[in-house]
Amino acid sequence: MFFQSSRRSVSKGKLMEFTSSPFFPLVLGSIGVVALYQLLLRVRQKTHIQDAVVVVTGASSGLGRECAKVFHAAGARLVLCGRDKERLQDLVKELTGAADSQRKTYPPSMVTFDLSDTEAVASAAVEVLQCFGHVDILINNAGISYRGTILETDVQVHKQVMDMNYFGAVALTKALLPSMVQRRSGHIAVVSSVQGKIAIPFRSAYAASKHATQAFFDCLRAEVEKFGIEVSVFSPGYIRTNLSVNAVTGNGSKYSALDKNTAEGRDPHDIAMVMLNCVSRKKKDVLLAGVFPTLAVYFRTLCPSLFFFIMASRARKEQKLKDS
Ligand SMILES: NC(=O)C1=CN([C@@H]2O[C@H](COP(=O)(O)OP(=O)(O)OC[C@H]3O[C@@H](n4cnc5c(N)ncnc54)[C@H](OP(=O)(O)O)[C@@H]3O)[C@@H](O)[C@H]2O)C=CC1
Ligand SMILES: CCCCCCCCCCCCCCCC(=O)OCC(=O)COP(=O)(O)O
Repeated sequence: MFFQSSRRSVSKGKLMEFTSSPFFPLVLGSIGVVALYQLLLRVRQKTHIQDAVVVVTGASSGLGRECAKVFHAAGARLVLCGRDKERLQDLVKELTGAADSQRKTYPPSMVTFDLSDTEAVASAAVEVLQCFGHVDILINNAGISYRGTILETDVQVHKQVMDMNYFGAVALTKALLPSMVQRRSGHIAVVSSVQGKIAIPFRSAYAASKHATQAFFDCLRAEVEKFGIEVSVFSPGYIRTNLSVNAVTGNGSKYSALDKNTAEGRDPHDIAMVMLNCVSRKKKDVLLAGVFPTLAVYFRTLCPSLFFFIMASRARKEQKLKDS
Protein backbone atom coordinates (compact mmCIF):
# COMPACT_ATOMS: atom_id res chain seq x y z
CA MET A 1 0.00 0.00 0.00
CA PHE A 2 2.70 2.39 1.14
CA PHE A 3 4.89 1.40 -1.84
CA GLN A 4 2.03 1.76 -4.30
CA SER A 5 1.08 5.26 -3.19
CA SER A 6 4.73 6.36 -3.00
CA ARG A 7 5.31 4.99 -6.56
CA ARG A 8 2.20 6.86 -7.75
CA SER A 9 3.40 10.11 -6.15
CA VAL A 10 6.85 9.65 -7.73
CA SER A 11 5.35 9.19 -11.25
CA LYS A 12 2.95 12.11 -10.60
CA GLY A 13 5.91 14.19 -9.62
CA LYS A 14 7.80 13.21 -12.77
CA LEU A 15 4.80 14.11 -14.91
CA MET A 16 4.54 17.52 -13.20
CA GLU A 17 8.26 18.02 -13.76
CA PHE A 18 7.88 17.15 -17.47
CA THR A 19 4.84 19.35 -18.08
CA SER A 20 6.59 22.33 -16.55
CA SER A 21 9.82 21.70 -18.51
CA PRO A 22 10.57 23.86 -21.60
CA PHE A 23 10.28 20.70 -23.79
CA PHE A 24 6.61 20.16 -23.01
CA PRO A 25 5.17 22.84 -25.35
CA LEU A 26 7.61 21.62 -28.02
CA VAL A 27 6.36 17.99 -27.77
CA LEU A 28 2.73 19.10 -27.63
CA GLY A 29 3.25 21.38 -30.64
CA SER A 30 4.92 18.57 -32.65
CA ILE A 31 2.03 16.18 -31.94
CA GLY A 32 -0.39 18.90 -33.08
CA VAL A 33 1.56 19.53 -36.30
CA VAL A 34 1.70 15.79 -37.12
CA ALA A 35 -2.06 15.39 -36.45
CA LEU A 36 -2.84 18.45 -38.62
CA TYR A 37 -0.58 17.12 -41.40
CA GLN A 38 -2.37 13.73 -41.28
CA LEU A 39 -5.74 15.47 -41.43
CA LEU A 40 -4.67 17.63 -44.39
CA LEU A 41 -3.28 14.56 -46.15
CA ARG A 42 -6.63 12.78 -45.69
CA VAL A 43 -8.58 15.76 -47.00
CA ARG A 44 -6.22 16.18 -49.95
CA GLN A 45 -6.30 12.46 -50.74
CA LYS A 46 -10.08 12.40 -50.78
CA THR A 47 -11.58 12.45 -54.26
CA HIS A 48 -14.26 15.06 -54.53
CA ILE A 49 -17.35 13.59 -56.09
CA GLN A 50 -18.96 17.00 -56.60
CA ASP A 51 -18.73 17.79 -60.37
CA ALA A 52 -16.80 14.55 -61.09
CA VAL A 53 -17.76 12.72 -64.30
CA VAL A 54 -18.86 9.24 -63.18
CA VAL A 55 -19.73 6.40 -65.57
CA VAL A 56 -21.88 3.58 -64.14
CA THR A 57 -22.46 0.37 -66.10
CA GLY A 58 -25.52 -1.76 -65.32
CA ALA A 59 -27.25 1.40 -64.09
CA SER A 60 -30.72 0.19 -65.07
CA SER A 61 -31.23 -1.99 -61.98
CA GLY A 62 -29.98 -3.32 -58.64
CA LEU A 63 -26.66 -2.06 -57.33
CA GLY A 64 -25.90 0.04 -60.44
CA ARG A 65 -29.17 1.96 -60.03
CA GLU A 66 -28.36 2.67 -56.37
CA CYS A 67 -24.82 3.75 -57.29
CA ALA A 68 -26.33 6.15 -59.82
CA LYS A 69 -28.59 7.59 -57.10
CA VAL A 70 -25.89 8.10 -54.47
CA PHE A 71 -23.27 9.50 -56.86
CA HIS A 72 -25.90 11.83 -58.38
CA ALA A 73 -26.87 13.06 -54.92
CA ALA A 74 -23.18 13.66 -54.18
CA GLY A 75 -23.02 16.05 -57.15
CA ALA A 76 -21.52 13.80 -59.84
CA ARG A 77 -22.05 14.32 -63.56
CA LEU A 78 -23.33 10.86 -64.48
CA VAL A 79 -23.12 8.77 -67.63
CA LEU A 80 -25.56 5.89 -67.17
CA CYS A 81 -24.92 2.73 -69.19
CA GLY A 82 -27.11 -0.31 -69.85
CA ARG A 83 -28.96 -2.10 -72.63
CA ASP A 84 -32.49 -1.02 -71.76
CA LYS A 85 -33.03 2.56 -72.98
CA GLU A 86 -36.48 2.90 -71.37
CA ARG A 87 -35.32 1.88 -67.91
CA LEU A 88 -32.37 4.24 -68.13
CA GLN A 89 -34.69 7.06 -69.25
CA ASP A 90 -36.92 6.37 -66.23
CA LEU A 91 -33.91 6.64 -63.95
CA VAL A 92 -32.80 9.90 -65.60
CA LYS A 93 -36.31 11.28 -65.00
CA GLU A 94 -36.30 10.15 -61.38
CA LEU A 95 -32.87 11.67 -60.71
CA THR A 96 -33.63 14.92 -62.49
CA GLY A 97 -36.86 15.25 -60.52
CA ALA A 98 -35.07 14.74 -57.22
CA ALA A 99 -33.02 17.97 -57.34
CA ASP A 100 -31.19 18.67 -54.07
CA SER A 101 -31.16 22.27 -52.93
CA GLN A 102 -28.16 21.59 -50.66
CA ARG A 103 -25.87 20.61 -53.50
CA LYS A 104 -25.45 21.31 -57.20
CA THR A 105 -26.63 18.25 -59.14
CA TYR A 106 -26.59 17.57 -62.90
CA PRO A 107 -29.03 15.89 -65.30
CA PRO A 108 -27.41 12.53 -66.18
CA SER A 109 -26.44 11.45 -69.70
CA MET A 110 -26.99 7.91 -70.93
CA VAL A 111 -25.36 5.54 -73.41
CA THR A 112 -26.98 2.23 -74.34
CA PHE A 113 -24.90 -0.73 -75.51
CA ASP A 114 -24.28 -4.43 -74.93
CA LEU A 115 -21.13 -4.84 -72.84
CA SER A 116 -20.56 -8.39 -74.08
CA ASP A 117 -20.09 -7.07 -77.65
CA THR A 118 -16.48 -5.83 -77.78
CA GLU A 119 -16.99 -3.74 -80.94
CA ALA A 120 -20.09 -2.07 -79.49
CA VAL A 121 -18.08 -1.24 -76.36
CA ALA A 122 -15.38 0.55 -78.38
CA SER A 123 -17.87 2.85 -80.12
CA ALA A 124 -19.89 3.34 -76.93
CA ALA A 125 -16.69 4.51 -75.17
CA VAL A 126 -16.36 7.29 -77.76
CA GLU A 127 -19.96 8.35 -76.99
CA VAL A 128 -19.25 8.16 -73.22
CA LEU A 129 -16.25 10.48 -73.61
CA GLN A 130 -18.30 12.91 -75.70
CA CYS A 131 -20.89 13.33 -72.92
CA PHE A 132 -18.70 15.57 -70.69
CA GLY A 133 -15.34 15.54 -72.51
CA HIS A 134 -13.62 13.18 -70.08
CA VAL A 135 -14.23 10.54 -67.38
CA ASP A 136 -13.10 10.90 -63.76
CA ILE A 137 -14.56 7.70 -62.31
CA LEU A 138 -15.58 4.52 -64.13
CA ILE A 139 -17.71 2.07 -62.14
CA ASN A 140 -17.71 -1.32 -63.88
CA ASN A 141 -20.79 -2.74 -62.18
CA ALA A 142 -22.82 -4.64 -64.81
CA GLY A 143 -22.82 -8.40 -64.47
CA ILE A 144 -24.74 -11.63 -64.80
CA SER A 145 -24.70 -14.70 -62.63
CA TYR A 146 -24.89 -18.40 -63.43
CA ARG A 147 -26.16 -21.60 -61.87
CA GLY A 148 -25.25 -25.08 -63.06
CA THR A 149 -23.03 -28.12 -62.84
CA ILE A 150 -19.81 -28.14 -64.84
CA LEU A 151 -20.80 -31.55 -66.27
CA GLU A 152 -23.99 -30.17 -67.79
CA THR A 153 -22.88 -26.67 -68.82
CA ASP A 154 -22.20 -25.75 -72.46
CA VAL A 155 -18.82 -24.13 -73.12
CA GLN A 156 -20.83 -21.37 -74.85
CA VAL A 157 -22.37 -20.49 -71.47
CA HIS A 158 -18.90 -20.19 -69.87
CA LYS A 159 -17.95 -17.87 -72.76
CA GLN A 160 -21.16 -15.83 -72.40
CA VAL A 161 -20.55 -15.17 -68.69
CA MET A 162 -16.88 -14.42 -69.32
CA ASP A 163 -17.75 -12.08 -72.23
CA MET A 164 -20.11 -10.11 -70.02
CA ASN A 165 -18.45 -10.08 -66.58
CA TYR A 166 -14.79 -10.09 -67.59
CA PHE A 167 -14.26 -8.97 -71.20
CA GLY A 168 -16.98 -6.30 -70.95
CA ALA A 169 -15.25 -4.58 -68.04
CA VAL A 170 -11.82 -5.10 -69.64
CA ALA A 171 -12.94 -3.63 -73.00
CA LEU A 172 -14.60 -0.55 -71.50
CA THR A 173 -11.71 0.07 -69.12
CA LYS A 174 -9.16 -0.23 -71.94
CA ALA A 175 -11.19 2.10 -74.17
CA LEU A 176 -11.36 4.84 -71.50
CA LEU A 177 -7.88 4.36 -70.04
CA PRO A 178 -5.83 6.33 -72.65
CA SER A 179 -7.77 9.53 -71.91
CA MET A 180 -7.20 9.02 -68.17
CA VAL A 181 -3.49 8.45 -68.77
CA GLN A 182 -3.36 11.61 -70.87
CA ARG A 183 -4.99 13.60 -68.06
CA ARG A 184 -2.81 11.86 -65.43
CA SER A 185 -5.91 11.26 -63.34
CA GLY A 186 -8.86 8.91 -63.01
CA HIS A 187 -10.38 6.21 -60.86
CA ILE A 188 -11.50 2.80 -62.11
CA ALA A 189 -13.76 0.75 -59.84
CA VAL A 190 -15.10 -2.73 -60.49
CA VAL A 191 -17.80 -4.72 -58.74
CA SER A 192 -16.44 -8.22 -58.34
CA SER A 193 -17.86 -10.56 -55.66
CA VAL A 194 -16.86 -12.71 -52.72
CA GLN A 195 -16.75 -15.25 -55.52
CA GLY A 196 -13.81 -13.35 -57.00
CA LYS A 197 -11.85 -14.53 -53.97
CA ILE A 198 -13.34 -17.98 -53.32
CA ALA A 199 -15.01 -20.43 -55.71
CA ILE A 200 -18.21 -22.12 -54.59
CA PRO A 201 -19.82 -25.18 -56.23
CA PHE A 202 -22.39 -24.75 -59.04
CA ARG A 203 -21.13 -21.23 -59.82
CA SER A 204 -18.05 -22.16 -61.93
CA ALA A 205 -18.62 -19.68 -64.80
CA TYR A 206 -19.48 -16.81 -62.45
CA ALA A 207 -16.68 -17.47 -59.95
CA ALA A 208 -14.15 -17.86 -62.79
CA SER A 209 -15.23 -14.55 -64.36
CA LYS A 210 -14.94 -12.76 -61.00
CA HIS A 211 -11.53 -14.33 -60.19
CA ALA A 212 -10.32 -13.12 -63.62
CA THR A 213 -11.75 -9.68 -62.87
CA GLN A 214 -9.89 -9.49 -59.54
CA ALA A 215 -6.62 -10.50 -61.24
CA PHE A 216 -6.96 -8.06 -64.15
CA PHE A 217 -7.74 -5.07 -61.94
CA ASP A 218 -4.98 -5.96 -59.44
CA CYS A 219 -2.51 -5.91 -62.38
CA LEU A 220 -4.01 -2.67 -63.66
CA ARG A 221 -3.67 -0.99 -60.25
CA ALA A 222 0.07 -1.63 -60.21
CA GLU A 223 0.56 -0.59 -63.84
CA VAL A 224 -1.31 2.73 -63.73
CA GLU A 225 -0.22 3.98 -60.33
CA LYS A 226 2.52 6.01 -62.02
CA PHE A 227 -0.14 7.94 -63.96
CA GLY A 228 -2.02 8.88 -60.80
CA ILE A 229 -4.90 6.52 -61.65
CA GLU A 230 -6.63 4.66 -58.80
CA VAL A 231 -8.18 1.19 -59.00
CA SER A 232 -10.77 -0.17 -56.53
CA VAL A 233 -12.07 -3.75 -56.49
CA PHE A 234 -15.30 -4.29 -54.54
CA SER A 235 -16.16 -7.84 -53.44
CA PRO A 236 -19.66 -7.92 -51.98
CA GLY A 237 -21.54 -10.86 -50.49
CA TYR A 238 -25.24 -11.29 -51.19
CA ILE A 239 -27.15 -8.14 -52.15
CA ARG A 240 -30.94 -7.91 -52.49
CA THR A 241 -31.25 -7.51 -56.29
CA ASN A 242 -32.51 -9.49 -59.28
CA LEU A 243 -29.06 -10.99 -59.97
CA SER A 244 -30.21 -14.59 -59.43
CA VAL A 245 -33.40 -14.03 -61.48
CA ASN A 246 -31.28 -12.86 -64.43
CA ALA A 247 -28.71 -15.66 -63.98
CA VAL A 248 -27.99 -17.95 -66.88
CA THR A 249 -28.14 -21.77 -66.49
CA GLY A 250 -26.06 -24.57 -68.01
CA ASN A 251 -28.09 -24.74 -71.23
CA GLY A 252 -28.20 -20.95 -71.68
CA SER A 253 -31.77 -20.45 -70.41
CA LYS A 254 -32.64 -17.89 -67.73
CA TYR A 255 -32.74 -19.15 -64.12
CA SER A 256 -35.75 -16.89 -63.39
CA ALA A 257 -35.92 -17.46 -59.63
CA LEU A 258 -35.03 -15.26 -56.70
CA ASP A 259 -32.74 -17.27 -54.43
CA LYS A 260 -33.25 -17.08 -50.66
CA ASN A 261 -29.68 -15.87 -50.08
CA THR A 262 -30.13 -13.02 -52.55
CA ALA A 263 -33.60 -12.12 -51.23
CA GLU A 264 -32.12 -11.91 -47.72
CA GLY A 265 -29.00 -10.07 -48.90
CA ARG A 266 -27.88 -6.56 -48.00
CA ASP A 267 -29.75 -3.49 -49.14
CA PRO A 268 -28.17 -2.30 -52.44
CA HIS A 269 -28.48 1.31 -51.24
CA ASP A 270 -26.20 0.56 -48.25
CA ILE A 271 -23.63 -1.10 -50.51
CA ALA A 272 -23.75 1.88 -52.89
CA MET A 273 -23.15 4.26 -49.95
CA VAL A 274 -20.13 2.22 -48.86
CA MET A 275 -18.84 2.29 -52.45
CA LEU A 276 -19.22 6.09 -52.62
CA ASN A 277 -17.26 6.42 -49.40
CA CYS A 278 -14.55 3.97 -50.47
CA VAL A 279 -14.13 5.57 -53.90
CA SER A 280 -13.74 9.00 -52.33
CA ARG A 281 -11.18 7.55 -49.89
CA LYS A 282 -9.42 5.72 -52.74
CA LYS A 283 -9.69 2.29 -51.12
CA LYS A 284 -7.97 -0.34 -53.23
CA ASP A 285 -9.68 -3.62 -52.31
CA VAL A 286 -12.92 -3.83 -50.36
CA LEU A 287 -14.52 -7.05 -49.10
CA LEU A 288 -18.14 -6.31 -48.19
CA ALA A 289 -19.28 -9.59 -46.69
CA GLY A 290 -20.54 -11.15 -43.48
CA VAL A 291 -18.57 -13.25 -41.02
CA PHE A 292 -18.83 -16.64 -42.77
CA PRO A 293 -17.91 -15.55 -46.29
CA THR A 294 -15.05 -13.48 -44.83
CA LEU A 295 -13.84 -16.50 -42.82
CA ALA A 296 -14.10 -18.59 -45.98
CA VAL A 297 -11.82 -16.12 -47.83
CA TYR A 298 -9.17 -16.45 -45.09
CA PHE A 299 -9.54 -20.25 -44.84
CA ARG A 300 -8.98 -20.53 -48.61
CA THR A 301 -5.51 -19.04 -48.13
CA LEU A 302 -4.53 -20.17 -44.64
CA CYS A 303 -6.11 -23.63 -44.48
CA PRO A 304 -7.08 -24.68 -48.03
CA SER A 305 -7.81 -28.32 -47.14
CA LEU A 306 -10.50 -27.22 -44.64
CA PHE A 307 -11.97 -24.88 -47.26
CA PHE A 308 -12.05 -27.67 -49.90
CA PHE A 309 -13.70 -30.02 -47.37
CA ILE A 310 -16.44 -27.44 -46.60
CA MET A 311 -17.06 -26.77 -50.30
CA ALA A 312 -17.26 -30.50 -51.13
CA SER A 313 -19.80 -31.13 -48.38
CA ARG A 314 -21.75 -28.06 -49.55
CA ALA A 315 -21.78 -29.52 -53.09
CA ARG A 316 -22.99 -32.93 -51.81
CA LYS A 317 -25.76 -31.30 -49.77
CA GLU A 318 -26.94 -29.08 -52.64
CA GLN A 319 -26.91 -31.98 -55.12
CA LYS A 320 -28.92 -34.14 -52.69
CA LEU A 321 -31.49 -31.35 -52.31
CA LYS A 322 -31.80 -31.04 -56.09
CA ASP A 323 -32.17 -34.79 -56.56
CA SER A 324 -34.82 -35.19 -53.86
N1 LIG B 1 -26.70 -9.35 -56.03
C1 LIG B 1 -25.70 -9.95 -55.42
O1 LIG B 1 -25.89 -10.77 -54.50
C2 LIG B 1 -24.29 -9.63 -55.81
C3 LIG B 1 -23.99 -8.94 -56.97
N2 LIG B 1 -22.68 -8.72 -57.29
C4 LIG B 1 -22.34 -8.02 -58.52
O2 LIG B 1 -22.99 -6.77 -58.55
C5 LIG B 1 -23.11 -6.32 -59.90
C6 LIG B 1 -24.50 -5.77 -60.13
O3 LIG B 1 -25.43 -6.83 -60.07
P1 LIG B 1 -26.88 -6.68 -59.40
O4 LIG B 1 -27.25 -5.28 -59.29
O5 LIG B 1 -26.88 -7.53 -58.21
O6 LIG B 1 -27.78 -7.44 -60.49
P2 LIG B 1 -28.87 -6.90 -61.55
O7 LIG B 1 -29.25 -8.10 -62.35
O8 LIG B 1 -29.92 -6.15 -60.84
O9 LIG B 1 -28.07 -5.87 -62.42
C7 LIG B 1 -27.20 -6.25 -63.43
C8 LIG B 1 -27.00 -5.10 -64.39
O10 LIG B 1 -26.09 -5.52 -65.43
C9 LIG B 1 -26.59 -5.10 -66.68
N3 LIG B 1 -26.24 -6.03 -67.75
C10 LIG B 1 -26.42 -7.37 -67.78
N4 LIG B 1 -26.00 -7.88 -68.94
C11 LIG B 1 -25.55 -6.83 -69.68
C12 LIG B 1 -24.97 -6.69 -70.97
N5 LIG B 1 -24.77 -7.76 -71.76
N6 LIG B 1 -24.61 -5.47 -71.39
C13 LIG B 1 -24.79 -4.38 -70.61
N7 LIG B 1 -25.31 -4.43 -69.37
C14 LIG B 1 -25.70 -5.64 -68.92
C15 LIG B 1 -28.10 -5.08 -66.51
O11 LIG B 1 -28.63 -4.11 -67.38
P3 LIG B 1 -29.68 -4.44 -68.57
O12 LIG B 1 -30.15 -5.85 -68.38
O13 LIG B 1 -30.72 -3.40 -68.43
O14 LIG B 1 -28.87 -4.24 -69.79
C16 LIG B 1 -28.28 -4.67 -65.07
O15 LIG B 1 -28.39 -3.28 -64.97
C17 LIG B 1 -22.75 -7.53 -60.77
O16 LIG B 1 -21.44 -7.38 -61.26
C18 LIG B 1 -22.80 -8.70 -59.80
O17 LIG B 1 -21.96 -9.75 -60.18
C19 LIG B 1 -21.65 -9.11 -56.48
C20 LIG B 1 -21.91 -9.77 -55.34
C21 LIG B 1 -23.23 -10.09 -54.89
C1 LIG C 1 -15.44 -23.13 -38.49
C2 LIG C 1 -16.13 -22.10 -39.30
C3 LIG C 1 -16.04 -22.42 -40.75
C4 LIG C 1 -16.45 -21.23 -41.54
C5 LIG C 1 -16.38 -21.51 -42.98
C6 LIG C 1 -17.44 -20.77 -43.63
C7 LIG C 1 -17.76 -21.35 -44.96
C8 LIG C 1 -18.99 -20.72 -45.44
C9 LIG C 1 -19.01 -20.65 -46.90
C10 LIG C 1 -19.72 -19.44 -47.30
C11 LIG C 1 -19.71 -19.27 -48.75
C12 LIG C 1 -20.40 -18.02 -49.04
C13 LIG C 1 -20.36 -17.71 -50.44
C14 LIG C 1 -20.83 -16.32 -50.59
C15 LIG C 1 -21.02 -16.06 -51.98
C16 LIG C 1 -21.41 -14.67 -52.19
O1 LIG C 1 -21.62 -13.87 -51.32
O2 LIG C 1 -21.50 -14.37 -53.47
C17 LIG C 1 -21.97 -13.12 -53.82
C18 LIG C 1 -22.52 -13.22 -55.17
O3 LIG C 1 -21.91 -12.79 -56.11
C19 LIG C 1 -23.84 -13.83 -55.27
O4 LIG C 1 -24.09 -14.28 -56.56
P1 LIG C 1 -24.99 -15.58 -56.80
O5 LIG C 1 -25.37 -15.55 -58.24
O6 LIG C 1 -24.13 -16.74 -56.49
O7 LIG C 1 -26.19 -15.47 -55.91
